[in-house]
Amino acid sequence: MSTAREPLRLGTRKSLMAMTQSGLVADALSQRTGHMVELVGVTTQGDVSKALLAQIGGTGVFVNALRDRLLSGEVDFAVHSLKDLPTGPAEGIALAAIPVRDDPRDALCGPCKLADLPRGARVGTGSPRRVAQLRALRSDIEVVPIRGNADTRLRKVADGELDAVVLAYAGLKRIGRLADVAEVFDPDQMLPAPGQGALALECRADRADLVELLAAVDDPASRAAVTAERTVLAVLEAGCSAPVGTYAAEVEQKLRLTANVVGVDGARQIRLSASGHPDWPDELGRELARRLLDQGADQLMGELDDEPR
Ligand SMILES: NCc1[nH]cc(CCC(=O)O)c1CC(=O)O
Repeated sequence: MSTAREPLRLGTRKSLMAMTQSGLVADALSQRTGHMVELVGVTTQGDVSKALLAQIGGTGVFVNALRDRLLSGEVDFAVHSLKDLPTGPAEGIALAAIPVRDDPRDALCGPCKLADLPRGARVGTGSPRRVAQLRALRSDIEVVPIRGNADTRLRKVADGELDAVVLAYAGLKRIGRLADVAEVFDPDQMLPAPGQGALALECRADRADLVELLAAVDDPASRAAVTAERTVLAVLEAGCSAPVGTYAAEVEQKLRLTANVVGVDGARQIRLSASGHPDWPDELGRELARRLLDQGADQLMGELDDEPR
């Protein structure tokens, strides 16, 4: 048990983005609870091997090492990018808090807006969701698969290897690279990944003291929005690399959810919206996912399986 004198140990990945977002959570938690928080850097599989990340599809590779440290008691809680958390429950782990969500939108980093890039411009992204939506916006551009952290991706633009890259606005903000942003995509143009821009605090489910303490930084409105989004993803049984975009937010006391599934060529997409009570985000997510499936979402996603990843 931690006492007020003993700092809480926060497990985090060691990248600049992860350390920055963990530092923000640590500060907010200290301010609200009076507890000191100490950051403990953890190397995850996803940080060690990029080849592995491609091979095993990415789901959970950034998350499992942190969960192992929670279960062994080496750290008290962990901070993840919610987007990187698999949708299924994890044995013995509690999702103790979802803090106020940052800007969920995607951003284009390059010399100009997407519409002003030259014909056949090379735009980098590794996400099938972004690939499909980019092709829907500009069928002439060449989408180039890339991996690596945000800095590495931005360097490819600086080096002239690519004309532009698409990254999450929230991540760019956390690493101090907003000056590189040429355009922020409105959700009408590009729906973000489920949970994008939000963070997740996890601890051991049997640590009721921690579950209660961490709730100090939970934001119910953000939690409702990302729960609706992640339920769509879960029902469509799509991993983090699936071409599923979502965006939920409270509008006039209702939770409004929009989701799309886009074929890999960008030519066909199914896009639907629904509103529901903010207290029942799972129901809203399930309903919208069912409607997407009724309209052929599984067939659109299935076609992706024949594509090289
Ligand atoms: N998969 C990597 C990842 N996980 C979370 C973010 C961005 C920050 C966020 O969504 O909270 C990123 C990078 C990106 O997509 O540009």
